[in-house]
Amino acid sequence: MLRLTQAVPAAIRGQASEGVLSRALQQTPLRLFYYHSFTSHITAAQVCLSAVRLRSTVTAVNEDVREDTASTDWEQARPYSAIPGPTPLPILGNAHHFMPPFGKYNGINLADVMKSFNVEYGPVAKLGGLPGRADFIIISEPHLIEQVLRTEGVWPMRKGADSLEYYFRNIRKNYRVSLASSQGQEWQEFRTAVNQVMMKPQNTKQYVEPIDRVSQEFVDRIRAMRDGNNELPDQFFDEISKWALESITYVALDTKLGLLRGDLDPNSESYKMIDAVHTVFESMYKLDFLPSLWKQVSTPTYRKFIKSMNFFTEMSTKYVNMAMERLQSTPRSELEDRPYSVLENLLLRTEDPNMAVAMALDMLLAGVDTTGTGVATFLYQLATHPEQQQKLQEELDRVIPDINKPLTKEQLEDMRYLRACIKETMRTMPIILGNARNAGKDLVLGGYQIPEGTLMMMTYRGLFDNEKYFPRAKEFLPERWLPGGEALKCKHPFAFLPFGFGVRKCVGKRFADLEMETVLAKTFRNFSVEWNRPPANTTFHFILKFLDPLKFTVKDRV
Ligand code: HEM
Repeated sequence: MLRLTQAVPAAIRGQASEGVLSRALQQTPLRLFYYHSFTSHITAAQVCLSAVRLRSTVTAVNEDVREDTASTDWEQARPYSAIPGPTPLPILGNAHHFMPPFGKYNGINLADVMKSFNVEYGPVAKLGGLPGRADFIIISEPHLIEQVLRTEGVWPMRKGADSLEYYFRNIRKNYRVSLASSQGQEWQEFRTAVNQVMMKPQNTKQYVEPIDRVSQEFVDRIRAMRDGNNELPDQFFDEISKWALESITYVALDTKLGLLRGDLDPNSESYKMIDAVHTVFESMYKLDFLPSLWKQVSTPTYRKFIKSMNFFTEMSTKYVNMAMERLQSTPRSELEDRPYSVLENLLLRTEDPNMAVAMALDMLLAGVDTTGTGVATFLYQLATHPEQQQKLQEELDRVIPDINKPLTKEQLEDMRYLRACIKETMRTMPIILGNARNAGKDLVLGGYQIPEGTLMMMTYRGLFDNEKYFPRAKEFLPERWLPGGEALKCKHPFAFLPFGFGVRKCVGKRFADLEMETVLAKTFRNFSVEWNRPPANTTFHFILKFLDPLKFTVKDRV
């Protein structure tokens, strides 16, 4: 249930129903009515309640008109069963397509599977008949993606990560289901609390200095790791992952793991965390996308997944408890002198350590391979586009006259070309394939009936290199994201949504931006980066993966 302080802002955003507001008012303890801050909330709540009632009446009239049109569309649309896709065999369903040695999609990268569905079956295609798995409807046109996202309702549903949800609901029953895997009102309560902590610019600001420190360690590590030809070692991606994990652990758990120290013991707890991040991601791809019997029998991948999740949960609980103890033992006067960290803010706001643990797990799972791969793709794109690299360095030389000083927020804000390069990298080498939603209501999509709750994968794979949406699509042109680049700009707002859309969009975007901008600015201010090898091969599981070692040649600039 929403508290009054959460229900009022939600009502102002049009996301709290009359029932939610009334319940929040009724549940507010009588004693709070006498506090000044609460009196204003209560007055606001009563005003909102009247507005919500009025809005419901107007909406009901409009809905009646819309319902009539919608039901005609629905009746005229082709049935769900007619959506094209591979025809399932009896018993085997469509699983054989993914099986070695002859399965059509065996070993194929997920991006190509999505694209081939688009080419073979059209912009609305069905992949059904996978054992133990609901159908996926694969959608690949921006106007259809827009339709899905604009009808997602106040509690957008994104199911599909069954393994994660299963873990929280069955293995860790005494913990909360994490933000990314919760739905409905449970999701909204969690998200409202987290938004107030993670989406506020002043809460990110305090991390500029520590994130700069971690990024400096990364730059020092690059300098120390190069061989005599200035080439980085085969395991360079591990170092990027360490940077990503070190940064996000500082935000999620108020902890420095010291991962970028050259002498780190490979058997240490910190080292094992990197392994666990990769294992969870890889297992989720196998458990939640590929055909798997984990819901019927305990498969080796399932066991690996559970082991890594247990390790994460234990680590997160340990650090959250330490933060609780620190908060309790620090004198109030001292606490008032400094801003609260993200973790402290979550603990103080929710008074629920389980919520802080669940959020920390989400941040570790969603915030390592994403930013890490984002940095790797950026290094690769700039290394293979020397003209753009030079332009970036001109900006960095102007904004950062002294490389020995920590970066400031003002300097970061001044790096417009850097941000344009990040966006262009995300377009030309997207790290995720798209997004997912369960239909918020019965929909007619591309002429087909899609019943409420159906899982839809919105894939961007065929959009980013499509001239229809991006002029000169095959070229790497950061200018398209800058004033003056109008002729090159994206032609449809739903063709490029790397952080998602609406109230359920990525909650870590501010931190992802801060981390990536800082480390990339420092790296390219210090070094010129070259790629002197054949084009690197990549594949897609849930996320882009480099198949070749990231052997960049890195030369000092200063
Ligand atoms: C380059 C980096 C990143 C990219 C491209 C990215 C992208 C996304 C996308 C596309 C979504 C789904 C949004 C939607 O459904 O509309 C998402 C959700 C999410 N992201 Fe990120 N993300 C990144 C980094 C991060 C970081 C650093 C964190 C943690 C601090 C994070 C935490 C989350 C969480 C918790 C959700 C689930 C939100 C919810 O369900 O309410 N992400 N992200």
